[in-house]
Amino acid sequence: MIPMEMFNKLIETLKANPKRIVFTEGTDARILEASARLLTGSWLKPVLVGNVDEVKKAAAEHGFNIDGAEIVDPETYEGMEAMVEKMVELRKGKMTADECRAALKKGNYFGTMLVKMGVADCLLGGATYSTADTVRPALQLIKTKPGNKIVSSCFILVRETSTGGADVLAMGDCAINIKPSDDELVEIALETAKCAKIFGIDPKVAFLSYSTKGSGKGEDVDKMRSACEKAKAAAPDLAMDGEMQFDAAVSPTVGQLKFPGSKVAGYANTFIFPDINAGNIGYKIAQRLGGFDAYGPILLGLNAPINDLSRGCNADEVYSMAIITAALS
Ligand SMILES: CC(C)(COP(=O)(O)OP(=O)(O)OC[C@H]1O[C@@H](n2cnc3c(N)ncnc32)[C@H](O)[C@@H]1OP(=O)(O)O)[C@@H](O)C(=O)NCCC(=O)NCCS
Ligand SMILES: CC(=O)OP(=O)(O)O
Repeated sequence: MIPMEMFNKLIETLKANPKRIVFTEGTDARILEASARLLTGSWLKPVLVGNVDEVKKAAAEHGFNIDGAEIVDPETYEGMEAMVEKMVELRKGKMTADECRAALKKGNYFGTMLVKMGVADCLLGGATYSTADTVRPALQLIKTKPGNKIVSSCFILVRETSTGGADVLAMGDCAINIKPSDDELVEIALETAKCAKIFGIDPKVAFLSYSTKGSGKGEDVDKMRSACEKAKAAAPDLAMDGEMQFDAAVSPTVGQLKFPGSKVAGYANTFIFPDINAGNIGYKIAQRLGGFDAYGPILLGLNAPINDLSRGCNADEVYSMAIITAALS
């Protein structure tokens, strides 16, 4: 669990400024359970995408009370023609009106346009849609924030310690950019560090590799070293080092042996992976074998608060990610 104190702060933010969140998979049991929990408060209103009867039937079957949730069905949505028109404009000749109308029948495109058109404040999807299908509408219609070149992502990993505290780590990019360049890794590192700070981490950023300080050779080693150098030049106040192996990043003894003098080696809490293979496998190992709860992928650099879930998520993660998504908007 995210430390209660941190979580309560996010909820207080929402109490001061209530929001509406779109769930693109309105009939999913985990979405309905999280929605029922949210509806016990009045600071984050679920907007469930789906056929009204089917959503209500699914909620009743699972025993979740979703009274007070809004249910919107793309098939009967009154504002559909205005939405099609806006989407055609946004796609700038890349999709016809018929293609937009067909896409908008699906929860992922429809939900994204509800946010774009200001009907809702934020969106959470991906309980059944793959990451690619959740994120593609946002990349096409929402685009990057001014100043960002790419959308990337990070996970926040939380594990309770034996003394009742919490180990909180950040990992990027485990979900979006398949083979980032060194320049893209700089953006991923700086955005991941920024997100880490929001979750109370004082970031010590390790650029991960199979090599520490030139112990191994290869283009991916060069890429991580170059990314680290460029990131240090772009943000000299941020503690960053690399390239380094994972043991050098987290074990003070190995860190001193392999990377003497580094302030990051041995104490890293923010991990930048060379590509999505390493990142996606890495975060799932921490989650499934390391006892960490994983919150994310939190999208970074996107011009609206839209987030993805892992299809392996549970209702508690949906609830937490909904609050994170809305509070950071
Ligand atoms: C994110 C992803 C779906 C984009 O792939 P895609 O849809 O084939 O991308 P395309 O190259 O066709 O680009 C689609 C649009 O998104 C934009 N885009 C693609 N990647 C982007 C990025 N990282 N940041 C910002 N914009 C991006 C493109 O510019 C393009 O915009 P346009 O249509 O207005 O020109 C793809 O990179 C992917 O599959 N990533 C891995 C997802 C995954 O499987 N994760 C593992 C589980 S979490
Ligand atoms: C983030 C992620 O790995 O998503 P999924 O498990 O849905 O592929």
